[in-house]
Amino acid sequence: MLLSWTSAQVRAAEEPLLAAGVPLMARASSALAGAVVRVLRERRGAVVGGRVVLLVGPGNNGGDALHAGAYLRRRGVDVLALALAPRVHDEGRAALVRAGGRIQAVTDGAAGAGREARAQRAERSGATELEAAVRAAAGADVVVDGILGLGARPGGLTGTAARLVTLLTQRTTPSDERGPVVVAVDTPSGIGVDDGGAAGVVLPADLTVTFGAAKPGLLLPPATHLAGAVELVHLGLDLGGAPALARLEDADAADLWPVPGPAAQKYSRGVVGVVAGTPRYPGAAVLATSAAVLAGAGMVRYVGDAGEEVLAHRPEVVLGVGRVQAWVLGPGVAPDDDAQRGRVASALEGVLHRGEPAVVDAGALDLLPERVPAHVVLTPHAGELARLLSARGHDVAREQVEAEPWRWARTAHEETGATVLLKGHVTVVVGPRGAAYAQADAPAWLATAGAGDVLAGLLGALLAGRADDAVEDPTLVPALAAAAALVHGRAGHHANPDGPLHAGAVAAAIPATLRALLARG
Ligand SMILES: NC(=O)C1=CN([C@@H]2O[C@H](COP(=O)(O)OP(=O)(O)OC[C@H]3O[C@@H](n4cnc5c(N)ncnc54)[C@H](O)[C@@H]3O)[C@@H](O)[C@H]2O)[C@@H](O)CC1
Ligand SMILES: [K+]
Repeated sequence: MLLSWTSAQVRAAEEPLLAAGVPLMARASSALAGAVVRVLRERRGAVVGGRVVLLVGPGNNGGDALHAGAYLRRRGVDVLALALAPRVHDEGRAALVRAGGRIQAVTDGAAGAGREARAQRAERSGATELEAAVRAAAGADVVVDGILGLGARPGGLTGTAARLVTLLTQRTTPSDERGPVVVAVDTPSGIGVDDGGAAGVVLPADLTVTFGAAKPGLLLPPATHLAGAVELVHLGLDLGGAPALARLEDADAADLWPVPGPAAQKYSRGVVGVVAGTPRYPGAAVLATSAAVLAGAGMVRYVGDAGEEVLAHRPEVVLGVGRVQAWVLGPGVAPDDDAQRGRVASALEGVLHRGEPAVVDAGALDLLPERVPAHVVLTPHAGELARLLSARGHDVAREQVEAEPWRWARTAHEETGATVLLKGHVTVVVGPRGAAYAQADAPAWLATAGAGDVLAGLLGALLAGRADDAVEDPTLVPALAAAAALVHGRAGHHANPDGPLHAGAVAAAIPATLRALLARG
């Protein structure tokens, strides 16, 4: 499991070590230099003679970059530090200069722009300086982004740094093999370290070398897409207390998945009740029931008018109401389908009285009671979450949910009591007692019609299989939801690696995906 801690938690954990004189910056910067050495070897087959440009900001993040630069210089690397702030880390600067590295202050003159001839001259020479800096960075083998780290204020980069990064990103495209490899120090500079925001311009990294612990912003969209691969350098911090946000890995999902013992029978393995689809739109009913069957439910009941179509695809399904361990409510249920909405509403009433876990998706979201227990899992996409919150008095649009998924998923959890699984390229799950997950398992091809119905069915099977545990320990529910998102994403990869997907193929890939996962786990 990949765990992340907020900047405040990391700083608090660093404090006692710094007070005891532990050389954290030396540890961080030598590990950073080691990562750059590996990149240089991969890229050019040799370290000596490699060209590295450091982008250096005003704080300790820049200090890390400068110290790493000194180490690289001693290994025969050509190191140029571009100081993007009036003052940079003194010791780091001195170390780099001692090692023979070059350091160059960059201004773009824009701040001094005025009517006076002197100011205009300054502006011209600043612009030339900035141009030269961008050329040097674009021509390097590796650019080390040490502008800002934990200390970044909200709002992103400003001033010279913002202008340099803008010009550099225009000059280099990520797919250009000849362009520099970008290594971010601790975090890509200017991201929302704790919330994953990317308010201003950010230099997209190929690799982020992060210190002490991963930060939530490295796991959350939109910033996660700018972090590249994340390498964690352990600094020996004691991070007691709960992590802010986690990401499950295969072994975690395998641990959470219910595996039948020799005494298992279909009822003990979990019965899933599915209220989904209509005769006019039977697809969602077929996909949700199929996914539940293929994910290993003991039995699947279908409730609704699309029974014939469901049976034609899935003869294993049983039609009609009966005792279930978990519900899947809402896929393909249209707003004008009174009959199906009535069945969703009565299932939800049962959920409140008897307490089975439930997945509340799509057409069932607007039927959600005021408050529900955490073993009810909402599975909206950003637009649906915005609608649900707007109906409860929050003025929020889809774009805002996409920009701050964790914040709005948390709000929805606080408003409803439900566990909230917010679908997206990165799926964010929020549950009780601060439990939160960000899963980035899905290929972009998985954004296809019906994929959500498959996820709902899959999660329904998982909740049915672990219904008693889920009711007893509500903090387990977000972990189960995250595990379902992981399996769903992996099934997308299995169904057609790197190619187009259709939801039926994703459902069909679930058994093999689970087999592989359980064999490894
Ligand atoms: N605290 C520690 O013991 C360690 C810190 N380390 C490094 O130190 C970093 C944190 O250092 P700092 O606390 O100095 O923070 P930063 O290096 O992120 O920079 C903070 C400085 O940037 C300025 N600033 C913030 N936002 C700005 C913006 N949008 N535009 C312009 N200037 C802005 C602030 O006024 C402050 O001077 C970590 O990310 C990590 O790289 C590592 O060396 C490991 C040990
Ligand atoms: K950085």
